[in-house]
Amino acid sequence: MESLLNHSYSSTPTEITGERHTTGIMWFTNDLRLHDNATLRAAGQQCDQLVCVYVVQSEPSHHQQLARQHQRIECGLQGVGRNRLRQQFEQESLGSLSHGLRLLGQELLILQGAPLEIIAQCIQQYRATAVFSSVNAGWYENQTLYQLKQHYPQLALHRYHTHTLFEPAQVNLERGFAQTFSKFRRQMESVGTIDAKAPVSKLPPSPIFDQSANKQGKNKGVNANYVYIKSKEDVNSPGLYSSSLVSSEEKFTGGEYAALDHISAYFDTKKRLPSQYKLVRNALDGWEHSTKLSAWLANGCLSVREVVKILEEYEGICGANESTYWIYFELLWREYFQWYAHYYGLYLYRFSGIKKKKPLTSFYPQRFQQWCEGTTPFTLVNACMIQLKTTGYLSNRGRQIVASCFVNELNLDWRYGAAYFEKTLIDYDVAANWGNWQYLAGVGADPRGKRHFDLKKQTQQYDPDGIFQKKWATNVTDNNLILDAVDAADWPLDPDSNRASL
Ligand SMILES: Cc1cc2nc3c(=O)[nH]c(=O)nc-3n(C[C@H](O)[C@H](O)[C@H](O)COP(=O)(O)OP(=O)(O)OC[C@H]3O[C@@H](n4cnc5c(N)ncnc54)[C@H](O)[C@@H]3O)c2cc1C
Repeated sequence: MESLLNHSYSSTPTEITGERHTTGIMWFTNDLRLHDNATLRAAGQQCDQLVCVYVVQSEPSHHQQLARQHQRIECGLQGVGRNRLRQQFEQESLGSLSHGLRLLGQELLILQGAPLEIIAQCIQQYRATAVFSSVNAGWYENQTLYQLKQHYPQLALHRYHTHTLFEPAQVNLERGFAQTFSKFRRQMESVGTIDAKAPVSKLPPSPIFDQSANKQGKNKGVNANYVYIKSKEDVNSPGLYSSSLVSSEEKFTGGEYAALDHISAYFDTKKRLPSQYKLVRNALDGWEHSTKLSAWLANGCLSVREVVKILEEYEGICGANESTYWIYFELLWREYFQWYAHYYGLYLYRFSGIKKKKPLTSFYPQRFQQWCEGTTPFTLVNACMIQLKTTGYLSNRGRQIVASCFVNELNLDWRYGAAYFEKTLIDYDVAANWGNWQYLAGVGADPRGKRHFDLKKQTQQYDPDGIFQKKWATNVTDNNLILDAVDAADWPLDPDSNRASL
């Protein structure tokens, strides 16, 4: 395990200094909020002028590009790096952030392109001497910052842990990382969490927009493919779910405002949903059966420290029980995978995982396509995959079921499943996604090795009356589809000709 230590936590340094800068850049990434945002607070305190920037990724992620190059997949991974629902959530989140910043006299520059080029361009154009950015567990995100530092050795990089409950000193990765979640949980339960901080209420002005020019639409934006969202109201979003299967209240609207609205609704002391969480959290469907906080947490519209603060306030009024504890327990799972990603670095994405043990799975384009489209021989899996495609969300139970089917029944290379989730989940989080997939595929942190969910038992337990399956997979019934289409001589057939023959 020694060699793994070389990457990992050293890739995410936190620099906290009190130095002043004439112009700094606040590069928003996974921290699209004003509340409990240590990075934005420091940027505001240390700069005379501040350029607030967000870079929209227009290209497929590195993982998806690789997956396509290697296997020439023309099915589930086609199109841009994130699907329409993810893009919409991101856009709503940016509209909300933009609105919040405007109230403080700031402006958000939203630029599209390669992050390294865009941030480098901003540094040059505004003669910035510092970049403020929250720590991200993703390998490529960190590489961008290191490359910037190489290009501009004088540049001050200020990074803060805004995505986690704990600080590096509390987790102390220098001493190693807990091999199992249980060990990590026991270790961290005795450590106090950091208090969530109040929203930023004051920021220095932006050098980009002077108010009069702004009114006439003459802003001096950087010379890049320029996307500017004016305010929350300007984002004309019809709501995330287009499906008639989902009621209008049950939707993930991006942004800090929506996140705070949702959390106060879930922790409403009259409804008492958190007090029943553990009893219902495994349900396959149902808006109120789990917290539904993941999309806001993943995009940083909501601080996990704020969630714990609200949870503790709720317990203070309604009393703590096993269910309220279990919400914290699940947040510790999230925490575990965040530090796991910091610690293991590139091994998060490797086929043989952190166990360095290659699974006996491979890649079968037709099976992969069937899984993505929800046309496998397994109705429960199909229902889950159609729900995912339609809404951008899948329950934790559903994710475990489809991931287990992916590696066990379909014998597919887990990384393609993770890449498809990356494209499709509106709550996509690099650490939670790749860490959970490794766990399910038997190359991650599961001390028991690979998990295999018995699909029949899962159906009996979680959808005995078939309500979930009828709702999401109406036209498909068990065993009316075959896995691999072959001709009489056992040659693989084109998936489309297979479907036509059904
Ligand atoms: C194969 C697979 C891939 C996944 N990919 C993601 C992902 O990209 N992003 C993501 O946020 N979660 C991921 N999860 C974890 C989990 O399924 C979701 O966090 C959860 O379903 C979100 O719904 P919720 O907010 O109602 O969760 P709740 O049950 O209400 O849990 C509360 C919070 O705890 C955290 N959490 C719960 N379970 C886990 C877990 N197993 N791992 C990490 N954090 C957890 C989430 O932040 C969640 O919002 C994945 C799980 C699996 C099995």
